[in-house]
Amino acid sequence: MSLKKLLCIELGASSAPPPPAVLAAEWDVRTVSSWREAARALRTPVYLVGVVLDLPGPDGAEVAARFFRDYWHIEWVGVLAPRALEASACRALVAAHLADFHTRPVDPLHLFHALGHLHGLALLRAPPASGAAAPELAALTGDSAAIARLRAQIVKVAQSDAPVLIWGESGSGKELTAQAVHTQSARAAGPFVPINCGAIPPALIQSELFGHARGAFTGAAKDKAGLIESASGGTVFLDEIADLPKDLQSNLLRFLQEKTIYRVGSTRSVDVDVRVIAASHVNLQQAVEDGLFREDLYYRLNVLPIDVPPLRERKADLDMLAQHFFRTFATEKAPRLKGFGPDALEAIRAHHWPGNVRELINRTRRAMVLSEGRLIGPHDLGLAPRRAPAAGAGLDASRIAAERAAIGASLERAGRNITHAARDLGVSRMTLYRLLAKHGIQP
Ligand SMILES: Nc1ncnc2c1ncn2[C@@H]1O[C@H](COP(=O)(O)OP(=O)(O)OP(=O)(O)O)[C@@H](O)[C@H]1O
Repeated sequence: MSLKKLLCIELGASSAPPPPAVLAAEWDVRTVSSWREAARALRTPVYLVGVVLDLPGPDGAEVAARFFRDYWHIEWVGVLAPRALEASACRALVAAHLADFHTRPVDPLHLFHALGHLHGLALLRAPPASGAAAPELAALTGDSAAIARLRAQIVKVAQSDAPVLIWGESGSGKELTAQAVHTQSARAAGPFVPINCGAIPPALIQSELFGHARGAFTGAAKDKAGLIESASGGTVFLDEIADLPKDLQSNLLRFLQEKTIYRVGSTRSVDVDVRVIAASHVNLQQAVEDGLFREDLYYRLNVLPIDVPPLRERKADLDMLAQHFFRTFATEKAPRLKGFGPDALEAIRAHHWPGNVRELINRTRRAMVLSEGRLIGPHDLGLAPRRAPAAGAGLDASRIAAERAAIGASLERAGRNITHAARDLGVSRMTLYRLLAKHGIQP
């Protein structure tokens, strides 16, 4: 059996004392004597759990807090002198950054179990080893069959220079897909210019896309290249193509056929070497049938179609995506927040995700800011099952029901460990016992 790695920080230690025998049986312990040495050790991503023997006093508290913030993904356990918690600096560090603490004299077996438990939890959260995707495609997080198919399509489509039409629901990753096609293609060194056709006012869209000549209209003081020209040598991504007004659809068709553009107010054609990738969340074929989209343009664009599946059709990716966004926005979170609780992950899997990946990003960021525990719960994500208050229930009754639900959820998250649940709820153990009695909940 390979030993688990444990980093032990003993500030100011002159030599590393041998680890207690009970730890040595399962742990490979490395002892360091300064924050700097600890940071150096943590450059190798082998540690999930660390022990800090005594926390610094008020003078060193800020450096310690910065260290813990930088290495928030490690589960830290403190071993403290009996009266250490009387100092407010020490209390603040423990409350904000430690997963657990033990006061001397430490029961080695107790410490051994606590470290094993935290290591197990950290393993559950450790990012799965990434697959063999090329770095550009790795931006598309996920290992479901659907995302593997999408990556394969991207690689194929990137080898050609023909127009691409991406279909997918809003927020499903169309732009990310277009970007991956660009970075995988021979045009990767050129610009990638995304244009949201629905976001440019109709009066401006022609000059924005095609540019204008000096004097073309009031305020056109000099010649100006349009967005399509600015993508020369690269790729232009026309998002929400269905929103392009019909007269501009004709101009775009001409550009696709002739590879030249005319700036507004100019009769001189300009050759432009740009690959076009268009995307839509509405069914363009339907738009053609409804007379809203030019049929000839549809066929010009739809040479290489790519469908980006909605998130609900690749639920196998949800955990990985959620963990990915948790790491991406880690600087915005409270230091003691370590990840998602099992009930939060369950709620994520149960949700329908009408807003797709963008909705998952928004819910995760919101939860990271709002969560007051060590683990995100379903209510932080706005995914707690909504129970309508009984008819006629007053504010007090609703408040009591909410309190009861929060206690129940915390106990579940903490594996019914009172100390952890109390910390999760931000109350003392005594207060939690009082609340349990009040609500008739068995600890
Ligand atoms: N598989 C993925 N892995 C990581 N991030 C993703 C993935 N899919 C989408 N995203 C992220 O989700 C957000 C929405 O994606 P994107 O903008 O590509 O969607 P879209 O389909 O173009 O949306 P819209 O139709 O609203 O323009 C972006 O921040 C993007 O980086």
